[in-house]
Amino acid sequence: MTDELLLRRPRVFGLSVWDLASAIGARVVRDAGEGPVTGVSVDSADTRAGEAFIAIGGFTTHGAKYAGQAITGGARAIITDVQGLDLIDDAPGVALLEVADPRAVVGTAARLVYGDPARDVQVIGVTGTNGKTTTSTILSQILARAHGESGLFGTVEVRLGQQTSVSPRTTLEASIVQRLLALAREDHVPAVAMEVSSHAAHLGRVAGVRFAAVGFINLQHDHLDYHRTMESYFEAKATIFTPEYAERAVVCVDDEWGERLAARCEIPVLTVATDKPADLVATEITSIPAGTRFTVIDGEERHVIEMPLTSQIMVQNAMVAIGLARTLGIDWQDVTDAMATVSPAPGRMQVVAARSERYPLVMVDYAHTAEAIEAILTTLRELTPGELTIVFGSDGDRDRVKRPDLGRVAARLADRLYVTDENPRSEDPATIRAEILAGVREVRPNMAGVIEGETRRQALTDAILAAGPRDTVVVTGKGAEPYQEIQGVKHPYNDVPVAREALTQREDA
Ligand SMILES: CC(=O)N[C@H]1[C@@H](OP(=O)(O)OP(=O)(O)OC[C@H]2O[C@@H](n3ccc(=O)[nH]c3=O)[C@H](O)[C@@H]2O)O[C@H](CO)[C@@H](O)[C@@H]1O[C@H](C)C(=O)N[C@@H](C)C(=O)N[C@H](CCC(=O)O)C(=O)O
Ligand SMILES: Nc1ncnc2c1ncn2[C@@H]1O[C@H](COP(=O)(O)OP(=O)(O)OP(=O)(O)O)[C@@H](O)[C@H]1O
Repeated sequence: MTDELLLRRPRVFGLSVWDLASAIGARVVRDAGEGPVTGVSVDSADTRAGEAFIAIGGFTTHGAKYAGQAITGGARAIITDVQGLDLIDDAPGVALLEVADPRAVVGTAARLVYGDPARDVQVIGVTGTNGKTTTSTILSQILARAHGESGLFGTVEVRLGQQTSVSPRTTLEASIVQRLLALAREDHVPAVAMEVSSHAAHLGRVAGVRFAAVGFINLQHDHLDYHRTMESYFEAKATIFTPEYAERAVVCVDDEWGERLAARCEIPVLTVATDKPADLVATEITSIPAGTRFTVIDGEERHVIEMPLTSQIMVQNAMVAIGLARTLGIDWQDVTDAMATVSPAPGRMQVVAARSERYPLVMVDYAHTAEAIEAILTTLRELTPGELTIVFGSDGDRDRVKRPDLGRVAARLADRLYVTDENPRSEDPATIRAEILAGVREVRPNMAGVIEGETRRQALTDAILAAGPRDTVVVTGKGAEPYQEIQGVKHPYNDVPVAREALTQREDA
């Protein structure tokens, strides 16, 4: 995968500086240069000839400080606030526009400059604390089955048809979302499944998108460093379940937050659930050798789904994806056919070694909340005749309140615990481990079967070497991430090859 798709530009007519200014309520401080604005960027390094650079006053810096780089790149216009204008010394040949809140106009500006691409491309948004990547990955495969082609904008990848790029984050900036949708239109990709993080909803990264449908999976304890309370976290997610953003909604009512959302939604809602009343209900959930089988009750109809994904939690994700497909009019045959061969999202309940006479079951997973760890350990317990081992840590510079919770839940549900590092970032890794271990100790004061592993590679290797064929080893928290971030440096690292190397060492032993 390269980042070619993220760098590609669509062919558009663009908009005159004056039309753009009038559409976003900007004051034209100075017009200069010629020709229309043919693109929008919020990143000085990614601003090309003819494009408008929107200089945002952000959490760490002001984009206007980097206006020079955008001008060198060929910017046609700079759009910023009063503070930004003060930071720009000289901008020869570039139009200057002033707005009160630059971040708030990015979505609208990009939508207009790129010719409102969501009018021609069906965009389906997926939100929830856990399961966005899995659900949107499943949905994009159902969409491809129904329409021939589909797109996916998510944490792991950005894909349009067969072209893919590594994704820099869960939800891209509004300007890139609109640009990619314009590329989807150009490439005749009819529908795109897109993850919408709460940060994105709050920071306007989906402003300007008109969703054909939006799906809600769940709300669990996470990201309180940013949102502060569960209520405001919920409200951020609820933003897109409104007539302003979406035509219709699919809401999983397995948790109380889903019930609340469904009850207050002002757009048509289809509810989905696991073994409780809803418009679509998943029932008779069974593990089968090839994955999971369940039945969906749709009024008088029953549809048996078999999917090559392991675990009950995947059923919740599958149900939201199926609900979205159905609400968009995709028929049951396409749904069941697509589900039968659906590929998992990388690093989400990914089986690295199936259980055999020689090997334990080894899985790589991306659980990084207490609820997600609880869900996977509960599922894996059912699949484990021997002992259950978890190798885990918690990210630095992110929600630290959850760390003891992770320790408590792992101590309650796993037999052996290797507490190690994820992405310590600027924090001291030993402090993060100590915060997790404090939770572990509350549940298991004697700390039996608890090992503190100073490097993730060694902890995972030790766990796999120590496990017998009846045991299960799951390593959580990094999923498909190709790096480990320590003190600002991203070191190449991925759990899957490390687990495979350890399995080879078992062979050799
Ligand atoms: C809270 C948040 O999301 N912040 C993001 C945001 O910061 P910001 O808007 O305040 O920007 P800033 O860094 O102060 O810079 C101000 C402006 O100057 C621009 N700039 C800056 C430097 C430069 O050389 N040139 C330039 O143009 C920036 O592009 C920006 O527009 O824009 C920055 C530039 O794009 C991001 O790096 C930064 O992501 C931070 C680091 C981040 O980690 N965000 C996470 C929390 C996030 O968004 N996560 C969710 C997923 C959550 C989940 O797991 O569900 C996501 O959607 O990915
Ligand atoms: N429906 C679910 N309920 C609880 N846990 C889940 C669910 N789906 C997935 N998980 C757990 O959460 C992890 C992350 O899943 P996934 O990447 O699909 O979610 P996400 O919402 O995209 O996460 P993030 O926004 O942090 O990238 C999985 O590896 C799994 O452990």
